[in-house]
Amino acid sequence: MEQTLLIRFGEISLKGKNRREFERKLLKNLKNVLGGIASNRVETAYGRMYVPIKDDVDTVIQRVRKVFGIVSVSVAAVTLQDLAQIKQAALEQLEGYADGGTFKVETKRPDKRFPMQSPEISKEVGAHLLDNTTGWSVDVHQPDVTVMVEVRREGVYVYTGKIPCNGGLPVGSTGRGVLLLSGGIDSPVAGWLGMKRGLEIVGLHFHSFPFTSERSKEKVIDLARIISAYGGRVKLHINHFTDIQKAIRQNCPEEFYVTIMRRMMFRIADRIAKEEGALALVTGENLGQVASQTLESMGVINEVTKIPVLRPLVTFDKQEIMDYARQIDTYETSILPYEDCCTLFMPKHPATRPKLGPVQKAESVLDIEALIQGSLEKSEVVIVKPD
Ligand SMILES: Nc1ncnc2c1ncn2[C@@H]1O[C@H](COP(=O)(O)OP(=O)(O)OP(=O)(O)O)[C@@H](O)[C@H]1O
Repeated sequence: MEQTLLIRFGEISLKGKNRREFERKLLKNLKNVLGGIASNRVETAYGRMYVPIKDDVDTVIQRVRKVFGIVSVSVAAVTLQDLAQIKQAALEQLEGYADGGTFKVETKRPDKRFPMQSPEISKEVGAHLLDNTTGWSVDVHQPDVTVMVEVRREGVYVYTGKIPCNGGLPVGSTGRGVLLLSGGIDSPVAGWLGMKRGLEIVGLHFHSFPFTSERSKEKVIDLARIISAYGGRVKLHINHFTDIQKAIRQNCPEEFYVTIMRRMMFRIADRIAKEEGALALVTGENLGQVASQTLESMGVINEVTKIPVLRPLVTFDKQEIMDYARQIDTYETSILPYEDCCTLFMPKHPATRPKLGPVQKAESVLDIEALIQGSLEKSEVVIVKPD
């Protein structure tokens, strides 16, 4: 019997134009994540989406269930609006369970053209199941298995069980943000949380070759690939940050290395945001976690840009962030021991509560514009897609 992956989506509050936009983005993202599976297409009908299943059901489920905007999925048998076919489909569903137990049949009939009413359909199908199986009995209150029958205009769907998904909004439906993506644990999680609320992420990584290795760059590309599975694809800018770090080290007081370095990062992120039409920056910063993440530091660093800076992790405990990282599969990659440009340039005694005036004075010896231009000219862009 023909099978399809039935996709439920949508935040309840979405209506009219917003809903259409939501669906358009979701469809695009689904097509992107299923791109590698040639046999699959995505169909839409009456507020649902379907992916007809050939022989790769597990791969399709694994890919689809990650995509933001989807609430749950079910593997359903598809039949015509014909009671005999519905009964047969329900029987096959129940036979999929090795042992017997209790069941109930629940019917929804959005398509009122079908001549029987929902309770009548459930009763007929239930009787058919009892007559043709052994070891099964009916329990309408707490059944082991609920056989769902949905009579819809586009077909009848018969299934047992829902696989919960990530919910959220489809990536791209709330705009674009530049994610400052280090190789650490936090920023991929911050990016994922931004994507969950519909942000299309443009990644920006600051790379200091040869101080940081090619492998540290590969690690960041891998992280971008992992999070791209939640929404389609991620464009990643790899900024050549070496000369900027050298200039800071040669010309600025050690206590301000980190503050000035971060101000340079934000200036570059601001440029890339404008170039990419992004309306926010996203970082993995977390209040009080390290010296550069005090409120004073954040204020001085933030001063170089007018673009809103989203810090989805600002109030999280480290343990909560690590739990998320494990859940979204970035943890194992994040802990690979390839050095990051920030750790390499970490002074012994960084200023934890910097003041704007002294920092501006300290960085005034730099030719900021030339350094930014130089780093942008040597940068590269990689388009990262899910595996
Ligand atoms: N090399 C880098 N490239 C891009 N962004 C960076 C880089 N280093 C730091 N950032 C940004 O600054 C934030 C704070 O970095 P920091 O190293 O202080 O903290 P962290 O808690 O170790 O963060 P992470 O775990 O994300 O590396 C990061 O979450 C990230 O958004």
